[in-house]
Amino acid sequence: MSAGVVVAGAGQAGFQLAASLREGGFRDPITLVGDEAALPYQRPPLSKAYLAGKTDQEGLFLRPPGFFAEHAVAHRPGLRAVAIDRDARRLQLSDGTDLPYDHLVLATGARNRPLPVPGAELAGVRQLRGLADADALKESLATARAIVVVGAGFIGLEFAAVAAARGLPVTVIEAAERPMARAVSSEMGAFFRRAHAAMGVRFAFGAGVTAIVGRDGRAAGVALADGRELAADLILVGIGVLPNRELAAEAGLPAEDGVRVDAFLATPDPAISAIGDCARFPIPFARGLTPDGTVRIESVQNAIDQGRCLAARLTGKPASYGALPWFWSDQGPHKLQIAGLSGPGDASVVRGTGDAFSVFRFRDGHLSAVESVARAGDHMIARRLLTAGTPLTPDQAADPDFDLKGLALRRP
Ligand SMILES: NC(=O)c1ccc[n+]([C@@H]2O[C@H](COP(=O)([O-])OP(=O)(O)OC[C@H]3O[C@@H](n4cnc5c(N)ncnc54)[C@H](O)[C@@H]3O)[C@@H](O)[C@H]2O)c1
Repeated sequence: MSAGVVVAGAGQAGFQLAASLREGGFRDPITLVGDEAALPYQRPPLSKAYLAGKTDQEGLFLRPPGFFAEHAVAHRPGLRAVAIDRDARRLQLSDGTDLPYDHLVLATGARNRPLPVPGAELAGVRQLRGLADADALKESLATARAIVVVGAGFIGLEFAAVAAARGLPVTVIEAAERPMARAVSSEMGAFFRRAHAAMGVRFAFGAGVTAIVGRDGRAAGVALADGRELAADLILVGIGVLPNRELAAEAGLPAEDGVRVDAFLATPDPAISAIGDCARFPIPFARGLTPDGTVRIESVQNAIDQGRCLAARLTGKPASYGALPWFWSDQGPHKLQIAGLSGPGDASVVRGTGDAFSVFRFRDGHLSAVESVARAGDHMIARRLLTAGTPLTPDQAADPDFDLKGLALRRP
């Protein structure tokens, strides 16, 4: 009997691959190995609706429990993949057993970057990635009196908005000079800085944390490099993630900053592929962004589209991966939508004003990304323009009378 497909990692990407394989008529066994206890679930609500108590655990599940038996997907929760025997095509698991595979999919995701300062292990210091983290954070939030958030990225700002909405004092410490510097323009960063200030959030930019100060075994404050100490009984650290690349690297696969795959999401071992947050892959949208045109993308869209793309290859319909990257973030009353991939050097053109505007980004004269707030129409237009590669000049983007929609709907 065929050993089928074994998926290491039961997050959004791993789950999507399994679901899409069955949709594509794949008949061999599928085993989904995940180190978390819960059924595969959505992560985006963890820092938003789930934390705010607006949805429960069941509301997060990607499919109801019956799905797995019905579609003959063996979900093995609470197990880690610990080593790959590539010669024997077997995946070793944390309970001492192993699984044979015809094809192994690495969908191992990423983990939070730890804050490398004394006191980071104290009670009251939290991170947020999985359901267990969210439950612990929710519990801390219920009794918190003063909050410090380290990192003004997506996690930090989404959490700061939820905490501020409860009337709690929140200060965000950020190493860079502006929020979300990795992901958005300085114009969009400035908008969100003002928006959070209006919600009552305080900021310290260009700031370094030197220690978490403890009292009676619990976090009581944060010491900054400039000598200040901020009192806090809840400290959320959201300083980015590290790809879970070790399983691949220890098996001799290239995996410096993410598991290296080609345009078909294949590693150099034809029996092993990688998808989702852990994968580093080439994509035309990254041209001019990174030296070799490869990226790792930490987003739901990427996890889903890569799961689908690989499932198509494994069911006999190979295609290179080229889905347009897009993202969103809910921060208080504001929804940020991003289409495309921009870098810090990309030029910016603002369209719209006040609380409803988009920033069109250009790299080497070509549209690279569009960031929108309260301009859902711009976002959808941007997706079409970027997907089709329709030329747009910075002057056209800047002209409020220019018919962007007409351009996007025009047939090539
Ligand atoms: N809406 C969304 O798309 C969304 C929401 C939540 C989380 N996520 C994902 O979750 C992951 C984690 O999010 P994140 O917010 O931790 O990462 P991030 O990369 O978005 O932001 C990390 C921030 O921390 C800052 N930083 C790094 N080291 C620091 C230090 N020592 N002191 C102070 N600041 C420091 C960085 O400059 C950056 O602004 C990412 O993959 C993110 O894309 C996405």
